[in-house]
Amino acid sequence: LRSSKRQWSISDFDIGKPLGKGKFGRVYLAREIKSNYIIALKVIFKEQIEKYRLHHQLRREMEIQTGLRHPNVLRLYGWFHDAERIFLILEYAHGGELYRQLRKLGHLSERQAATYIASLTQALAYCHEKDVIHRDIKPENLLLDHEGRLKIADFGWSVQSRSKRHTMCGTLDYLAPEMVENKAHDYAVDNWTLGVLCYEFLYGVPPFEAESQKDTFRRIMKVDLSFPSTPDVSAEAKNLITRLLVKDSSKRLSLPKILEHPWIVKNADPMGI
Ligand SMILES: Clc1cnc2c(Nc3ccc(N4CCOCC4)cc3)nc(-c3cccnc3)cn12
Repeated sequence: LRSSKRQWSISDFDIGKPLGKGKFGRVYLAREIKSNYIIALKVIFKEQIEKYRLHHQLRREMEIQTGLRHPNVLRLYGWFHDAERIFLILEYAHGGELYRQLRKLGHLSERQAATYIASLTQALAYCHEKDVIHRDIKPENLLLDHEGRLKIADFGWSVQSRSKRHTMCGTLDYLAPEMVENKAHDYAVDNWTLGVLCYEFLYGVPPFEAESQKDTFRRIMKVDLSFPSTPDVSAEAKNLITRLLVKDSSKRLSLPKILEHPWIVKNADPMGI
């Protein structure tokens, strides 16, 4: 699907089944008719964008996403619009949502968790090089390709799938203390989030989960971190998590240091699968 500047329109595509829906619109499986290329078509309603005054954010996010080329970042090939909708032409992730796999398995093996964390770290290092931060990473924004390779699939318009519980929307679970406190955040928020995800991949629940958002807020601010006795997780994995979930953002393990961490070196599959 050459991402040349040609003008796409809805008549270029056969629309298939809906993959998920969210506040701003839906995602459909689709096929570009001339090339038979399978893509995901994200439909965003203009009146929703206007209502939430998100024009500039959507445009910025789309410009960013189009410029990103990395094996672990979902491609945005292009976009087009009609009177009431904006259409994003996205790479189709055949494996679906990582979230669904995590729920199905309960928790991941140390090898699988380390492989996903290494892929995420490489994708984030690439994004940071391109001055893109805070990719709002949470399991619902992580997809898998046909080989099971992780793809960060968010540009702030994450969608909730029909089948998935909506516990995720509006959750604080993945936000770093400086985010939760609404302070200026920098690149290091993503390092914190990697710690949260690593914990959730290994235990099946996020580290600061609580009954209410208020309690989650308190647990994040206190960095109230504890490791359950089951599943049995290696000391190296706990060491990495502990070195990421640090309140002082300047003291969190850097992305390059994560890739050199013994647990990652020992467990991550170099092919990212
Ligand atoms: Cl963007 C984008 C690119 N590819 C996808 C995709 N792909 C995808 C593939 C396979 C299955 N499976 C459904 C169960 O049986 C196995 C296959 C789901 C989604 N899903 C979403 C999405 C978005 C929101 C909610 N839920 C899914 C967004 N996507």
